[in-house]
Order: sequence, then structure tokens, then C-alpha cells
Amino acid sequence: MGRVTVVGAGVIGLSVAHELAAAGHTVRILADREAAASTSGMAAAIWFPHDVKRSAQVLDASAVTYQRFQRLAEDPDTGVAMRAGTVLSRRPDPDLSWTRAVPHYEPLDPARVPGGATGVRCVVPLIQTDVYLTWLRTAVLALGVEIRTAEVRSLAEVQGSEKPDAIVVAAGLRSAALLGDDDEVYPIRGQVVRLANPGLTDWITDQDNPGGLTYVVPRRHDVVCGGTGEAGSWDDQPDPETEAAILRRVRALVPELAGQPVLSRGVGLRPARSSVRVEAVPGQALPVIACYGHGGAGFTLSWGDAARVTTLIGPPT
Ligand SMILES: Cc1cc2nc3c(=O)[nH]c(=O)nc-3n(C[C@H](O)[C@H](O)[C@H](O)COP(=O)(O)OP(=O)(O)OC[C@H]3O[C@@H](n4cnc5c(N)ncnc54)[C@H](O)[C@@H]3O)c2cc1C
Repeated sequence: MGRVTVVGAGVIGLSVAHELAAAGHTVRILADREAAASTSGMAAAIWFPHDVKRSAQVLDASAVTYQRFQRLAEDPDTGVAMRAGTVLSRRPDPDLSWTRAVPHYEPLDPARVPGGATGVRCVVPLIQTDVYLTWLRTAVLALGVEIRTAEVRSLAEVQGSEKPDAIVVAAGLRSAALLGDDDEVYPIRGQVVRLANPGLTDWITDQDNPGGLTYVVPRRHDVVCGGTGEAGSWDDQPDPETEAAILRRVRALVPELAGQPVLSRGVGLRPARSSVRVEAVPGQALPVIACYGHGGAGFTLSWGDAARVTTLIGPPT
């Protein structure tokens, strides 16, 4: 193994290419959109395994990624920072399996939690996606990876034109169409509205808000407010009524947001699957590794799954 073609330049494709190149492979990325113009560009993002089945593999990948981001946060140019925040839950038995990867967390004083909810206060990586994806692309190029703008219509086409030793399919929602052996991929629509930041640093996510998924992620120059989690919806246009409802919910949760002007808005389609797929695909003429279906946790799993792909490919020969 030596020459690897990665299909996809979102956070997953870039992270995989980074780790393969760092391991000594010659890597080329084929992608028809830059990360900023894909789902990856729409995330806020915080480290949190949201909209993904929390299997042992996912929790392991989350932990590896947490540690990697913690190191990256030492360099402000990466756009990664460690930030305190709150995870609210309104279920009687909340799933706290994710806290295994988090060194600092504590149950919140019930007096500080909205009626009926429980809360965990913790410190996690906050990844400012516009800064981070630019940093990651630059890091990938510095490792000698070639990034080519191209639409891939079939893996046979890649095999014929690129003659790689292996292919990694990291094409998000469109991965299943390229592989043709998977009918378990579907979009989870996420709408966001970005407000001016009145000086907030702490994030909050209210997973089971009766009005809908609600989160507030303050960044350097804005606050990403969400959201929605509409499984099966391919609608990529912001809906004004949905935005008004998001604004009502986030202002109820974080009163400082009242009166802050809207800076921008957007919709992203999370590439969801019954479970994240990271494996060698059987029945192919050459080694093909699938790495997709990360739902609402692509950043959260990125470095862990990139390491897993690198192990599956093996060392360069
Ligand atoms: C509103 C919202 C908020 C989110 N918040 C978070 C968060 O806080 N934390 C978190 O961890 N995650 C979050 N996510 C989820 C995260 O954004 C996704 O899991 C992640 O972006 C998926 O990355 P990806 O690289 O698999 O796919 P994408 O970013 O969609 O990239 C796919 C790439 O494949 C390329 N491609 C596809 N098909 C082809 C083809 N046939 N030929 C050539 N190129 C192709 C595209 O051009 C693109 O480069 C959020 C998502 C949304 C929508």
C-alpha cells in the first residue's frame, strides 16, 4: 500500500488524509466541494457525540478525538479552544456514556436548571469550523496531500484514472451511492441562525427541549443558535418560521441573546446512518475503506476514525 485516493474533503476526508499522509502514504483527495461548502462548514461545532449511536467504537473514537483537540487548543491558530458549557437533559435516565472521555465534568445544581431538566457542566473542545477547516486543509497540503476538485461518479472511474493502491470513501451523505451496497444512510436536517456575540463564552445544549433541539455555541465573532433534527428531510433552505421558533427557545435559555442582530443563517444535512461505518468494504477489486455516517458528530469522531482508517489501510510498503 502506498498511494491512497480519498473521496471527500469534509472534516472526515481531510482528517483521514492528514493521518494517512503523516503515516507515510502518498495521498490524493478528490472532492467536488470544499469543506466550507459541505455539511462540515455548517457545524458550530462542539465536541459532543450527538445524533450518532454511542457504540463502544464511537465512544473510543470520541475519546481519541477529545485528546487530539485538547492538544490542538494550545495553538489559537487552529480555531480550537477548550470551553466550559452545559448539557441539559429532560429524560429520567440520561445517557452519560460520553462523559467517560471528559476529564472535567460535574452534575449541575438542580436550582440552576430549567424545570424538569438535569444538567452536566463540563469542559469540551469548541471547534470554530471556519478557522479550523482552513487550518486543517493547510496542514494537509503541508504534508504533501494533493487536493483535486472533481466529481467522482463511480469507484471504477477512480480506479481507472488514478490507479491507487487503496480508496477511502469519506463522501458524507453521498458515500452510499458510490458504494452501492448500503441503504442505511439518511439526512438529519439542521437549521441554524447566527447572532452577534454579546460577550458569551459558555455553550449550552438542551437535547430534549419540548420545543425542539436547542443549543447555543458562542464563537469569536458570532453565536451559533440551533436547531432542528429532522430525520429524512432533504430541504436545504432556511425556514423563517423555524428560525423564529429557534430564536424564541435560545433567548429563553440565554436571555443575553435578546436583541442581538442576526448575522447569517443556514441549513446543513447531517450524514446519518444506523451506525457509523468505518470498515473495509468487501467484494472490491482493491482495498476500499468506508468512513462515513457520522450524523451530528463528525468533528467529535474525526481524529479517532481517521486513526482507525489508517490502521485498516496498514503501513506504506
Ligand atoms: C447544523 C449542524 C450542526 C452540527 N454540529 C456539530 C457539532 O457541534 N459537533 C460535531 O461533531 N458535529 C456537528 N455536526 C455534524 C458534522 O457537521 C458532520 O458529521 C460532518 O460535517 C460530516 O463530515 P463529512 O466529511 O462526512 O461530510 P461532508 O462535510 O458532507 O463532506 C463530504 C465531502 O465529500 C465530497 N463528495 C461527496 N460525494 C462526492 C462525489 N461523488 N465526488 C466528489 N466528491 C464528493 C463533498 O464534496 C465533500 O467534500 C453538525 C451538523 C450540522 C448540519
